[in-house]
Amino acid sequence: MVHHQNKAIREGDNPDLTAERVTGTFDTHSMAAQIYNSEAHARRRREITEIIAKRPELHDTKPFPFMTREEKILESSRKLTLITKHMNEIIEPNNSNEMFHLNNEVLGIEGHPMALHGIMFIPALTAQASEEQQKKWLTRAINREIVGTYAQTELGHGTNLQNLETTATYDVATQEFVLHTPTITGLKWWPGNLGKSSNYAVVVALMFIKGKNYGPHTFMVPLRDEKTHQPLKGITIGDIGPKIAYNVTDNGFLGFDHYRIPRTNLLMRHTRVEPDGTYVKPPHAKINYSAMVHVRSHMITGQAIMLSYALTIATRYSSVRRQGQIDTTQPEVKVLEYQTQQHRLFPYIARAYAFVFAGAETVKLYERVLEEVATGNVSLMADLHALTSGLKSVVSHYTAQGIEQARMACGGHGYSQASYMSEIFGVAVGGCTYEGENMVMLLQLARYLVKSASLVKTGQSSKLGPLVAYLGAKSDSTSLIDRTPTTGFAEYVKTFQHIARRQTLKAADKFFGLMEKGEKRPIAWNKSSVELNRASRLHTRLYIVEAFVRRVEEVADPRLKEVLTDLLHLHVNYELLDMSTYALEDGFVSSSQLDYVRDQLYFYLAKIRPNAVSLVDSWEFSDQELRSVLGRRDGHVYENLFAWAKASPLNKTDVLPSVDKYLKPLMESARASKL
Ligand SMILES: CCCCCCCCCCC/C=C/C(=O)SCCNC(=O)CCNC(=O)[C@H](O)C(C)(C)COP(=O)(O)OP(=O)(O)OC[C@H]1O[C@@H](n2cnc3c(N)ncnc32)[C@H](O)[C@@H]1OP(=O)(O)O
Ligand SMILES: Cc1cc2nc3c(=O)[nH]c(=O)nc-3n(C[C@H](O)[C@H](O)[C@H](O)COP(=O)(O)OP(=O)(O)OC[C@H]3O[C@@H](n4cnc5c(N)ncnc54)[C@H](O)[C@@H]3O)c2cc1C
Repeated sequence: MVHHQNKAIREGDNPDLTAERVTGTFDTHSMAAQIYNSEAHARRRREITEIIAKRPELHDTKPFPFMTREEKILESSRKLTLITKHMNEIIEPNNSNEMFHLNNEVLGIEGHPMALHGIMFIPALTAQASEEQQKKWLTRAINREIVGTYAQTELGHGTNLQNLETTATYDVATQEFVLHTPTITGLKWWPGNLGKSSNYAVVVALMFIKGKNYGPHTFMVPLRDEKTHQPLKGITIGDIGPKIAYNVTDNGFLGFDHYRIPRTNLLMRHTRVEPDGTYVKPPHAKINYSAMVHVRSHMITGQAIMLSYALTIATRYSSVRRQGQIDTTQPEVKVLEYQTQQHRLFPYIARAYAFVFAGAETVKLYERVLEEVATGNVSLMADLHALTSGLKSVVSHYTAQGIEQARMACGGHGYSQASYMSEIFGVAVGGCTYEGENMVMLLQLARYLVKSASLVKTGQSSKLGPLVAYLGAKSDSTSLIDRTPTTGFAEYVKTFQHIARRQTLKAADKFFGLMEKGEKRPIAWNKSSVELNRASRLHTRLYIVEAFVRRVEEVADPRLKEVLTDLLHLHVNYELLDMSTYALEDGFVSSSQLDYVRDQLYFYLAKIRPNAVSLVDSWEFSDQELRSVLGRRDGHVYENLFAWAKASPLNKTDVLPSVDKYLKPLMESARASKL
């Protein structure tokens, strides 16, 4: 038996796909260890996949696209119950990475009745509840004795938290908070699993004590009777209806009618209200935004995974789809041979790797900040907020674009739900909106950049933090790309730094200039905001390139290093071409240098071509996790598309009731009128 570098090869696979795998130059298990940050975790993912493969009760009973929303929720609840019962046989206790993988395999990306419980409810209690409160609620939440969500957004306000309408008014006499929804627009609207599943929520409400508004605070709120699951008195609650995707999750609405909770249900790790109504403020005004920062930090990896789902599907399919000829004397080619197809897919493969490496760094910083904040040190909160605000926006934007490119790369079959592309797109694109609409979050980063630009302009560059230190550095007069005998990544990084620095300083100049001309600060900010957001994007894209460079430098295995270096080359050349306007406008890069960049791009498309399938196989998604007929590991697409279509509910009978009821009489009357 031959041992191939690509571990996805099996006998009986589509030979076109096997041929791709045979050309792979690196070990896909070793690459998986890079993607998932450790050999141990990559191995555990495979073990978990194998365990699930052997347990048919954990498999989908039919393809998701053939189920109604109600059926999907029922099926998801069935599997959720099973994995809860057998969790310790499948994953290590309390291992969130393993849990994430288990969920993706068994439950999938459309959500499940306890999605927000893990994503936000437990993180909110972990970071914001006092030890006493954690004893009361966190253990029960972890044991799944209660189901919770995070209820912040309202019908009328999601972005502007200061203007939420839900109030929590302290009643000193009874030592209770009175939660109230004064208007329709004050209804909580959107929280995941609020509609039908949760019996508790961490609710964000404006806190009033003795007539004074203390702004948004977080409260632990019982919503439903723990035994009957009926809404408690004073609570109006339900599902908000079907969405573009993510429909297994029951996003909900919630209203309070003078609903009373004890004072001790205010989450009091960092903030306190004494029985007499005295307010003890937290060490940082935004410390209670931690559940949002938790999701923003982790969603970078989640988005990279969804982008990679789409790229795995499209790249495998492009290796078995033959259409047209390049050399007319030769047979039809795999569509992956077309340069346009490679240009559509490979730069996004590079981006997916770049995003997952940046995501790993972000989670590390998040965990550090979480530990520091627990000891009262809030010094890194602003840096984390700036970084995650930029990354969630840039990564979710390009992820959605990449998935759509991957769908189109699959031609007509990409439009069928058999590809699963529409669901992947629908779930991923939600990330552009949830956890802060992308424009809004880019503007949050811009505040940080403008402050940094001020330091540069006032000669205080030494005070710049490591994420923005480049803003204080001097640029070369022109880029050295193609001007040094061995152009390397350093020349590209310096070019990206120059572009981001110039845009940041220019946008800040515009903002300060408008204020000097007499505009009020918020007006000047609004008039500069497109330019400011451009700076935020360029800064974030620079960070992503640097994270990619850092990772490639760390890799020891020469085969992995070579292919990752190829991907990095592709990435930097593609990114630079994509932002070439910025590079050209002050002459930092010349058009002849861009010709070099273009040539490099085409060179690396061709160089990556033999490794394309191995690069997507390295993510090691099982067929169960991908849920795509086009993306099957074995490449047997056509016979399975036919089987899938035959299994469609519409094909259960030859003649539909709608035909009997309407079409037949219609045709009959048309025929009769002709007589
Ligand atoms: C593989 C499969 C995976 C599938 C996965 C699918 C999962 C789907 C799950 C979806 C879950 C979604 C949940 C949600 O969406 S929850 C709701 C999220 N809502 C938001 O994000 C709202 C966005 N708005 C905000 O965050 C704030 O309003 C905003 C930050 C925009 C402003 O806040 P605020 O009005 O309070 O701010 P101020 O103007 O008073 O002050 C701004 C200053 O505050 C600093 N700041 C803000 N936030 C933080 C923070 N978290 N940490 C540190 N500092 C912060 C900010 O930098 C400003 O500082 P300066 O004044 O110094 O500039
Ligand atoms: C799939 C999904 C899951 C969700 N889950 C939850 C959940 O579990 N819990 C929860 O509480 N919420 C949840 N949400 C709500 C989500 O967090 C909000 O929808 C999001 O924060 C955006 O707020 P908004 O809807 O008020 O948008 P808006 O603020 O109304 O945005 C509309 C437009 O106005 C622009 N805009 C708004 N303010 C500004 C500004 N200051 N400057 C410039 N432009 C601005 C935006 O850029 C956007 O273009 C979820 C949403 C989705 C889609």
